[in-house]
Amino acid sequence: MSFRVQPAPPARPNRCQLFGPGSRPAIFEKMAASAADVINLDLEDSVAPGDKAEARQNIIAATHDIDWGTKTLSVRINGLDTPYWYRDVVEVLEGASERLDQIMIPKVGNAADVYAVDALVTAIEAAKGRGKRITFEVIIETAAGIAHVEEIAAASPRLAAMSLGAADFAASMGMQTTGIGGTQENYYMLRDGARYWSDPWHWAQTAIVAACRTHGVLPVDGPFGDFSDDEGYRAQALRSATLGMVGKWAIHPKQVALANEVFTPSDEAVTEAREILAAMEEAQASGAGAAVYKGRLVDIASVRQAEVIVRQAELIGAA
Ligand SMILES: CC(C)(COP(=O)(O)OP(=O)(O)OC[C@H]1O[C@@H](n2cnc3c(N)ncnc32)[C@H](O)[C@@H]1OP(=O)(O)O)[C@@H](O)C(=O)NCCC(=O)NCCSC(=O)C[C@H](O)C(=O)O
Ligand SMILES: [Mg+2]
Repeated sequence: MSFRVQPAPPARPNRCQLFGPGSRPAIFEKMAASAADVINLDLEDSVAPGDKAEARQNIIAATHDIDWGTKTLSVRINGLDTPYWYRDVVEVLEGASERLDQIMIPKVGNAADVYAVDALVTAIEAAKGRGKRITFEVIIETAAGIAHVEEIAAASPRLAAMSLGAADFAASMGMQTTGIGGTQENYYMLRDGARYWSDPWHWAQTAIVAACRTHGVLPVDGPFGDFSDDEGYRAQALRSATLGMVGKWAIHPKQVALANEVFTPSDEAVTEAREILAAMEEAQASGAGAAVYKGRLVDIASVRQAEVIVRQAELIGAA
């Protein structure tokens, strides 16, 4: 229990984050025309070392030349353990238009990592007279990142979103898998000879959600590598949404519609939420603290649950 009010995360749609390599400018217009809420132009792992310099220039040009509509426009820089990251920040921020919204920092291991990028960004914004304050998005994808997830969530007022990067996370944790998200064949319980698969990403996701909700940051599920497996993607996204995450990455355009479908509350869910709010309003007007809705108990906590769904729907214009 705390007397402090839980801070609200940024009020922006964040159902789908579409990734594309900064070294592949031919797809930028397609990304801009997609239905993703967030665009992540990548300078990190999808860009070969020899292409980093050109990719920075491609991204700078794209902030000037392409109409990104109302999307959040984010650039993923290289990790702080590489020789690339400081030039990513300096060149991109000195050259990009005010259309750039956000910098994504991968492989964050502690609050000091975020502080370091914050210091550099703050200096460049002041030096260049940039009007719009850049927000941050971090990826939790190392053992250190998950061990320090709470201090990372509190590390900077710029922090808007936090994702789980399943591939690097698995590698850092020494997990025996090459899968990126989803069901892992060997992670099952056995009972009476039957296998019941568990979710190896669950605990990291819930740790991220708790840290984010404590500090007013958007919790996001990362990539699902097998883009030919729509049902696998949908199942992973449904689990993430149920746990409190607000969206998921798309590493191929065909995943955008899947993410939007899962992270947009359905008409039925919104109707039910509104009915619960109405039932509770009626109960409270008659002096009762609880009511019965469709045969089940609803009370003041149900009001808070229903408000989450209505707020999500209103934010994306689905209510
Ligand atoms: C995965 C891809 C390399 C596939 O590209 P491609 O071979 O071109 O796919 P298709 O032929 O099926 O493309 C169909 C059409 O869609 C366009 N396209 C392709 N990719 C994109 C995109 N990202 N955005 C928009 N449009 C796209 C093609 O041009 C085709 O168009 P048309 O010819 O007009 O029909 C590619 O999708 C890709 O590069 N994806 C992003 C990869 C990436 O950014 N990876 C980094 C994020 S994941 C990660 O880093 C792991 C994480 O950190 C962790 O640790 O977990
Ligand atoms: Mg990664």
